Amino acid sequence: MIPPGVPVVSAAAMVAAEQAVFAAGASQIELMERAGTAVAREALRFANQRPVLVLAGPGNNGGDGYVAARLLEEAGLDVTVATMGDAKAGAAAHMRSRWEGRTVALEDAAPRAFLVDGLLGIGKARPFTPDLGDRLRTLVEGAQFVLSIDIPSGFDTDSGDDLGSPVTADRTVALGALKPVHCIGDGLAGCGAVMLADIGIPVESAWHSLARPALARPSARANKYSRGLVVVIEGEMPGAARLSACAAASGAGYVILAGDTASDGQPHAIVRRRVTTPETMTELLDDSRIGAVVVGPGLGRGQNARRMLDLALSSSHALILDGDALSLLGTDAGARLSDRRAPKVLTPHSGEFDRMFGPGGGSKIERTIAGAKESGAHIIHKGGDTVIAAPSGEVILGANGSPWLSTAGTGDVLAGTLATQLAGGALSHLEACEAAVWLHGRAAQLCGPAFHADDLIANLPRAIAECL
Ligand SMILES: NC(=O)C1=CN([C@@H]2O[C@H](COP(=O)(O)OP(=O)(O)OC[C@H]3O[C@@H](n4cnc5c(N)ncnc54)[C@H](O)[C@@H]3O)[C@@H](O)[C@H]2O)[C@@H](O)CC1
Ligand SMILES: Nc1ncnc2c1ncn2[C@@H]1O[C@H](COP(=O)(O)OP(=O)(O)O)[C@@H](O)[C@H]1O
Ligand SMILES: [K+]
Repeated sequence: MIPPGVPVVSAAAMVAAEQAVFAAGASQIELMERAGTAVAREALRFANQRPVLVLAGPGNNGGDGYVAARLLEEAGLDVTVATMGDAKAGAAAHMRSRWEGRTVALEDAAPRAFLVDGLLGIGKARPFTPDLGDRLRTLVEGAQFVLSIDIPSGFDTDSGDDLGSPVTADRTVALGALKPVHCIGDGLAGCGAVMLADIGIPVESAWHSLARPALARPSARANKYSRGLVVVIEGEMPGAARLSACAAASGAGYVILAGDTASDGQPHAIVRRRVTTPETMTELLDDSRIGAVVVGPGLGRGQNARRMLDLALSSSHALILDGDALSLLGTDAGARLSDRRAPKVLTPHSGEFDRMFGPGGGSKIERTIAGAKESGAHIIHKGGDTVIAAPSGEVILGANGSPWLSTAGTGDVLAGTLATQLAGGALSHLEACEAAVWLHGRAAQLCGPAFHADDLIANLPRAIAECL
């Protein structure tokens, strides 16, 4: 759980934003006092008079920890500080000198019920030595509540990778701005619930956390075409395309399901078109009213699937490429798509993404941006830590869904949901991607536990209602 619609910055960008504030005359000590105050305020909400152990590392994260320890003791709590290394010079050393309470070395610390983790922040973290790691594990396991300062110690800020840290926070106070670790990778589980503390550092970023979209009601003059005509191409596994079509029918004015098996079935509102040959496909796509075409869910990977994909790619319609379409494109995706001028959105899970753009090359955010630039497509790189990237480098981070989404067919539902938002024409491509991911995640929350993809579709109208 992360705050919606706020900037997300890399460690380097956060340091640069801090430097700009210092250059404008702010004092490092004052900033650290504000950071520690925000942490103490959050700790007081949850500590409930329990004994507190503050872990204070050698850098500024530890400095924030010393401030929080002082303020918590002043508030009447029983506080011990466990130190790791000597505080470096500057504000952190100053804050350490102002702490006069009980202090022990981390190696000698005993568990206490409320743990404040100020060991390591966004400075370059190294893995803990085995001895420190073991001690830390004992302290974390012995605590009833763990509150991390800025980020969980021992995680990489930019990739979200856990560097072997035993810290799993219940709650993390992000200082000044969200960082990638709050949104992607192991950080998603390691941070617990994230709250953002404004400590007076202005940040701007092309990266933001996912927010609820503002959707418009149909106008009084709306008709089925003005609300968006969506075409979904059926293939070897027709259930997948039907899921996409049914999802699209929540909101689109007109949905056509085109394929071989297409004659009847529920819901009757979806128009079936028999499309089995290149000629019938060409005829179908020769309709300027089409707002978006979904190709890939259950398409298959044989000759016919390849032909249908080629025809869709050579059309001038906005395309949503999912599932088998992504596998068929494979390593040619970048080259083939960058030549296509009409809009395209790719919705890969991590296996499909790796097949197209390779498995290496930085964090999930950096890799998704690189894929978007290479292909000229918007990309929704799915998973619990969904990353949406535009070719411009703009990024939306974080899914609001639930791990119960990890069931077959939910991706097909996302593709159909996205088609509706694109075909409606009211949103930019990035906004349409964000709206689709939000609606899909919200529908999952409304489903609760143990649902299947059809249940998700049934909850889309309720999710949409929250955005009007
Ligand atoms: N610059 C500022 O004034 C502000 C910074 N803030 C805090 O400062 C933090 C960043 O501070 P720093 O840049 O000092 O970075 P850290 O506090 O992350 O500390 C990095 C230091 O820890 C050492 N270290 C890394 N891994 C280690 C390991 N496994 N064992 C032992 N030592 C290890 C490094 O060598 C380095 O000296 C932020 O996360 C935030 O908590 C806040 O106080 C807001 C204001
Ligand atoms: N652990 C998880 N937490 C949250 N969302 C998840 C998780 N696992 C998968 N999802 C979401 O579920 C959907 C699964 O899509 P996909 O893998 O394409 O499935 P399928 O092809 O069977 O429809 C995606 O929207 C993805 O982001
Ligand atoms: K920390």
